Amino acid sequence: MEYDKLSPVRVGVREAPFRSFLGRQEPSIVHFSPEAGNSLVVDQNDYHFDHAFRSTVSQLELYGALIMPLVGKVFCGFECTVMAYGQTGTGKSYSMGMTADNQATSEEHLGVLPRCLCDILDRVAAKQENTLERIQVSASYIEIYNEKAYDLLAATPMDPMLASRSDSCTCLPLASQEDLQRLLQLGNNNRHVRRTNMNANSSRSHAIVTIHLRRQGGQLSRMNIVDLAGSEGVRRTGHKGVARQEGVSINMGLLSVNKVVMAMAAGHAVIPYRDSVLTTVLQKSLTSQSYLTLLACISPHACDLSETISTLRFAKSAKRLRLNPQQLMMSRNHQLQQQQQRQQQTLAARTPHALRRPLTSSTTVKVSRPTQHGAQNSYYLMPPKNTKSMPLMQLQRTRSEMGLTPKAKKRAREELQLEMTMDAPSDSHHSAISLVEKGCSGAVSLSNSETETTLVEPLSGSNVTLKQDQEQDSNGPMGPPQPPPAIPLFHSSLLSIAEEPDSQQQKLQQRQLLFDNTCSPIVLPAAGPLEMSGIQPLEISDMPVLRVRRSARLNFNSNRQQSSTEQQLQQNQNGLRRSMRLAVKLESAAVTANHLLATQNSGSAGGSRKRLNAATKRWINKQRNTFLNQLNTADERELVKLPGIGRKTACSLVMQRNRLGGFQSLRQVQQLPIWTHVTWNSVCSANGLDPYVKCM
Ligand SMILES: Nc1ncnc2c1ncn2[C@@H]1O[C@H](COP(=O)(O)OP(=O)(O)OP(=O)(O)O)[C@@H](O)[C@H]1O
Repeated sequence: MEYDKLSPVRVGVREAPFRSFLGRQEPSIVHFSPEAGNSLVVDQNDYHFDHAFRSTVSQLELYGALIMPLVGKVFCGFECTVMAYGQTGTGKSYSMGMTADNQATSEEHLGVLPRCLCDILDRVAAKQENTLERIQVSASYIEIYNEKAYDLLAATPMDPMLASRSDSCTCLPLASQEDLQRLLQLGNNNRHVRRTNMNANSSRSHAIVTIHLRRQGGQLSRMNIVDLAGSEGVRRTGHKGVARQEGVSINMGLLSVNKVVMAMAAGHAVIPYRDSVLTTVLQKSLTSQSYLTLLACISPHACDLSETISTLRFAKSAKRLRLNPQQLMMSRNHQLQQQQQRQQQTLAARTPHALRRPLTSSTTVKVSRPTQHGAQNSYYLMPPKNTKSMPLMQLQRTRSEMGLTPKAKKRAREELQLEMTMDAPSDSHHSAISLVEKGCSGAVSLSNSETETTLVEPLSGSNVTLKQDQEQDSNGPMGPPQPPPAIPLFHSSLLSIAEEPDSQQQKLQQRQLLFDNTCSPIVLPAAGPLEMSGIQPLEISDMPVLRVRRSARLNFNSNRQQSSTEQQLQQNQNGLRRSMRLAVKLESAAVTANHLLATQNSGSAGGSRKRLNAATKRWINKQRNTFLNQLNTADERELVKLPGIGRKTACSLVMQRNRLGGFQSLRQVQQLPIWTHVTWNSVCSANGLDPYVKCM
């Protein structure tokens, strides 16, 4: 049989053997067609089903012909149901293998349930051997008795449960036939069974054993083995009281199953699942999305003719059912595909454009090499080989703006522009060397060891020295600095990521050129141990002009092996705050230096540190006072004429001035909500003020 073309609804009829206790041998009322193995005649009516089994059929033959194909469908993820329907005592429980007694457990009499489990476990083992997929097999056992559902494996099996919650009943793992026998024994002990005139061991309830197959991804498929209680005539069973009520409930349940099947077969829009507890529980099995196999058990006795005809009619109506579980699977797969597509689209929409490009196609992530002392720097994006057409600034901007808000982007662009303008003298390397070669006194030198930036001023007459890596030291103190190996992934002033020492050093060297190399406002303390190399540690107390600020603070690694000289330097620099935007401040200092140069054209630079310092302070204060006066007195038009102040800022300044009754200090001006960090810096720079000097 081709399992792929398996009909979703399959019906088989099984004739029960003569009941010996009736004590008489009579011809069977069921006549099987000798030509076709699937047709039978009862009371001169022909019935055609998928299979018609004589009373002599073995359990194995029945299983192989009717049930085994379903196991394959369970493995494909479908909901499958095998249902035994018929008169009481016709061998429903026997066929389904719901009993756990010795006779039933012998190989020959094994019913559908144990054979099914055996097949399933074999397939699971084979699958797990071939693939890494894990499949959990477990089973639940419930009964519907007197219109109430009971979980037979629960700790309190006598407590009824909600029929709609039958999915959440107790499940026990199954790994072998022994597990199943234990499960059936446990469940049958709690199941309602009674001796009747028709059956010594008659089930008084409908029972459902469900084998659950749970895959690794959470996908669940189930095989339901349903042993319905037998239909019975109240008069024939001779029941009274509770037993009579049981019979009424059983018949009600069977009638509701009948109505559901009829409604489905007739294609009704509304299916009366809620008519009984039994159909409520079986709702998932009796939908168009599951495979259903019905075994109709009939009696050969003439005295049971009406029940036999009733059973055959039910089987016939079940045969008319049109189920389409494949369609459900297709629609499930379609839904899954759509969901995946939606997720991908959402992800793509959320991903910034720059990230959507495949990284390897244009860029390479590289971990920068460790420094001499083992300190690791940040990650860099190596520029792509074919990016010559892309301006450097644009590349930097694209990368640095990823994930920024529009406002932050604008600010970043302003900063970048400012920085790029300052970086303009690209020939800094040669300029720096020429500066060193000149031996300019008073020039600002920068040490760039271990990503630290130190501002030093050589003593008068001493050479300016760039402290380099050991590698560079081998070329002598004035060895050429290496070009930066890569473009920083993020803009240094936006994100706190340390720059590679060489790159940082080069930048600082470029900015150094902005200074007047003959005079500096920076005064250093007495010569320290590094004087010999021209490097001077900077102390905060001796740095009146520059209050260095830096977003990325770099801590020295205490575990590093350092020479005593370096340790001394580290101590002196401890607590020092540095800024990547040093040039902004240095520019201001350069203006100051220019001014002082004009006023101090006589006298040695080295011998007048204190006077120079005081003069610098005086000059700065004068500048600030002048600027503050202008802010306090000028009207809007005049304010616009000041460098760095536009119409909006001027208007805001006037409004704030009126509100406050005048500005008391530049700090008060700085704290106005009209400035961003960048705009305040640019205004200060444009007016020759240092934005970081303590305001008056
Ligand atoms: N094909 C068969 N071969 C051998 N024994 C059978 C067969 N069918 C039924 N029997 C025997 O008949 C008896 C009644 O069968 P079973 O309990 O399965 O009937 P039932 O339809 O489940 O009845 P009820 O609906 O009252 O529970 C059992 O002892 C069973 O072993």
